[in-house]
Amino acid sequence: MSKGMVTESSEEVNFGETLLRVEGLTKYFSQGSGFIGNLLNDDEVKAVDDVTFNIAKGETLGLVGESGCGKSTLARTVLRLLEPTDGAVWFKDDNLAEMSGEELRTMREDMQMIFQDPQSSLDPRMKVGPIVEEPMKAHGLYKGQREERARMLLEKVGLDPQHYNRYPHQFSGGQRQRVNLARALAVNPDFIVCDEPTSALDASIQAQVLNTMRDLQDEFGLTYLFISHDLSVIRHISDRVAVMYLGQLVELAETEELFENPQHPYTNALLQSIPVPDPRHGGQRGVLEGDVPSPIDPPSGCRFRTRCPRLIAPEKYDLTLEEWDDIKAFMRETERRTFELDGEASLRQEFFPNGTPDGEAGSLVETSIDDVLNDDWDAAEERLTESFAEQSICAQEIPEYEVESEHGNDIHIAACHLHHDDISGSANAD
Ligand SMILES: Nc1ncnc2c1ncn2[C@@H]1O[C@H](COP(=O)(O)OP(=O)(O)OP(=O)(O)O)[C@@H](O)[C@H]1O
Repeated sequence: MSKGMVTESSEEVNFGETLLRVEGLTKYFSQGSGFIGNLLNDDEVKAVDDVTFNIAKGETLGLVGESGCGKSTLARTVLRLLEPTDGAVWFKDDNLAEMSGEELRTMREDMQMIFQDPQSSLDPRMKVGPIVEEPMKAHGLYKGQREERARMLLEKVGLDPQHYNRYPHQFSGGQRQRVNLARALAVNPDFIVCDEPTSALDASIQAQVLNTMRDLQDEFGLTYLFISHDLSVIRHISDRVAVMYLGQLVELAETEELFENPQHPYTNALLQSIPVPDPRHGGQRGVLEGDVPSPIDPPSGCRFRTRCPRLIAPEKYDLTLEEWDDIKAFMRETERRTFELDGEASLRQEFFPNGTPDGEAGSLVETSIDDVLNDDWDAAEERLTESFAEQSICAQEIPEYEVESEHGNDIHIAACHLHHDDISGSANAD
């Protein structure tokens, strides 16, 4: 690829062709409690676990998820700023996971990253012109043309090229992020990972910076992986969206499809928890109940199952949906100790107003009620979890399904067993 021109805009971009393919990417952090701990691998943080997706040339893939779900680790591992534990990252035709030294350095020209905090990523002692020129120097590019190119880029990102000699502190937060954009563009990359680039900015400034990023994308033929915990930002900027939970992708679809036709209970919960400007219009909060489990020991099967309102009933008990809802509520609240015990009658009235189920499921519930009444919450929790939660398909198989899209033509993937053929037609699917 030619890097010779100062004012080059996009090269011929073949939109739709895959630029980046991430296959089974995995990153575990060792907590390192000595030799035995490492040997047993029993305290590794499973920050990213078996993640697969593509990004097409010229596309923006949004990556969204709660804090701590592994977004930044995924981004850094994609760029090989972190060593992957397993998996492959194909950029163009090369597997980054197998590259090293000079080969990797050259490849990095084409892959840049922008971070959340525009302040800390700019050296306060350097003027912004030289800051933008730094990557050109580091990669030995644009010799003799660097200042001209830096001024051109400052202008492209919406700054005054005359400000080449100013220091970062002389700019506002939004302007500093524009300097970062100019620096990321310095070596004419094809791919930019944007890690919460506008999260530290006021809403109005955020929108302006996002619009500039979109304009730059068109002009320079850029491909973005755009990370944010903010769904409205993700919706604004992305062509497709990947939703991440506890180290894994749970849903991936075109933006409109994901927002209008979400197919994973976690995505639904995220969408429902978006604060709405007018509280009279609802905007349920607290739909995401319970804590995120530890990434050291994530739940088997679907990782969201311990918080999922749609946890699927174990097949073996043949429960009605109402019976399963009662058991689920009792199991969850026993586990979280979220109800006050006020005698047997009130417990039954609260959780089983229509009585407990017949058969094996019923006797398991009855014994667990006795345990709670005898103040042995641990025994009740253990029995309910082992007999019900762990027997669900959600605990036993890792889900991955392609579902029908209602909007657009692209593939819609939802990692939820509600899309299993045997379940989608049953009471569980209602
Ligand atoms: N160097 C590290 N060593 C050990 N654990 C780590 C390390 N870096 C991240 N983690 C853990 O990996 C998990 C994923 O963290 P990560 O920062 O990737 O999440 P995130 O979704 O980007 O969160 P945020 O939005 O808050 O930045 C977390 O449990 C975090 O504590």
